[in-house]
Amino acid sequence: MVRVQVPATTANLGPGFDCLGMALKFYNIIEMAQVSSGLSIEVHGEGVQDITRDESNTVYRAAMHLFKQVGFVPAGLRIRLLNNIPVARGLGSSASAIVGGLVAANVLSGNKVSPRELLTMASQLEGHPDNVAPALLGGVIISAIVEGEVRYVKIDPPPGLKVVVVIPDFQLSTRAAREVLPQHVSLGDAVFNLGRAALLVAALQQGRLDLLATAMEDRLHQPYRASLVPGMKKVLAAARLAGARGVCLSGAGPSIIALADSNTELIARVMKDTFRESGIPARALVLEPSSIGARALEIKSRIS
Ligand SMILES: Nc1ncnc2c1ncn2[C@@H]1O[C@H](COP(=O)(O)OP(=O)(O)O)[C@@H](O)[C@H]1O
Ligand SMILES: N[C@@H](CCOP(=O)(O)O)C(=O)O
Repeated sequence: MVRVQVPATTANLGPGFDCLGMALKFYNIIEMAQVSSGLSIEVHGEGVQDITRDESNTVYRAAMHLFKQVGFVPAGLRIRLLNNIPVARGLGSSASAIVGGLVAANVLSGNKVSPRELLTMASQLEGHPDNVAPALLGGVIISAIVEGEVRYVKIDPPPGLKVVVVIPDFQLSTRAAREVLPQHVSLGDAVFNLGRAALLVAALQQGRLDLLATAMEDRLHQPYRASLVPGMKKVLAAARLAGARGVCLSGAGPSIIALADSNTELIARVMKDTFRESGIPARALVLEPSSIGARALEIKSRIS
């Protein structure tokens, strides 16, 4: 049996659409064992109502993808999912399922796939690398697809940086939140995001928290997604006023994050209250970046 711990992730960080993401100290656990026959999937915690327990399950599909690549045919599989990451809230639940499934399957089939190949496989299954890279490797990851492979650099966010995450009480699938995006953007908007994404990476590397307010601005996806997240603009503004260093939509939304080094409880309360004023109940978590990505623990025993 193998037990894999995978962190939640917050992608884009504002301007880094599909290329920036950060791992958070907030985890899902995926347990997988080879059994004599059949498939059984147990789901605990988040997603009990939503996550399928048959061959369409994302963890199972990722695992079978890897098994096929290495020519391993499991007799049967038992999967147990212990979920903390809320589903379809912009905190990388699908990335955690894909990475967890791949890493667990790799251990069960003799670790034939390198971390680099795992990353490319995960990115292909997810469709973009920004969540799966920090889910697998931890830290803040800058990634790009180059000739079908993921190239990346990992940086550690500044010490003491906190991530206030406010999670509205409704789901927004990444697919739906991508459908509202335009296929073409203006040169002006592209240049706006390029400058900010570059500033953001430098600011995180050099601990320049004073730059985050500007460096986390975006014109490529957030303006289009605002209509899907009632209160989004007000929550972003309220978090800034309460002392956040930088604010943005988390992934495709609907969660919103604020990066801060103080006043985190106040920022969380103000963001939640502002969502509530727009008719959206929300909960808040104050998290830290995780420098560690997916971790596997193999437990050698027979399961009947
Ligand atoms: N723990 C999990 N186990 C299996 N599948 C999961 C899990 N969490 C999420 N998923 C799958 O991912 C989908 C949500 O993905 P997505 O819309 O990208 O949202 P998110 O922003 O949370 O990644 C779910 O509908 C489900 O199919
Ligand atoms: N770059 C993607 C990130 C999606 O992240 P998720 O956590 O919402 O799955 C996007 O913005 O669509």
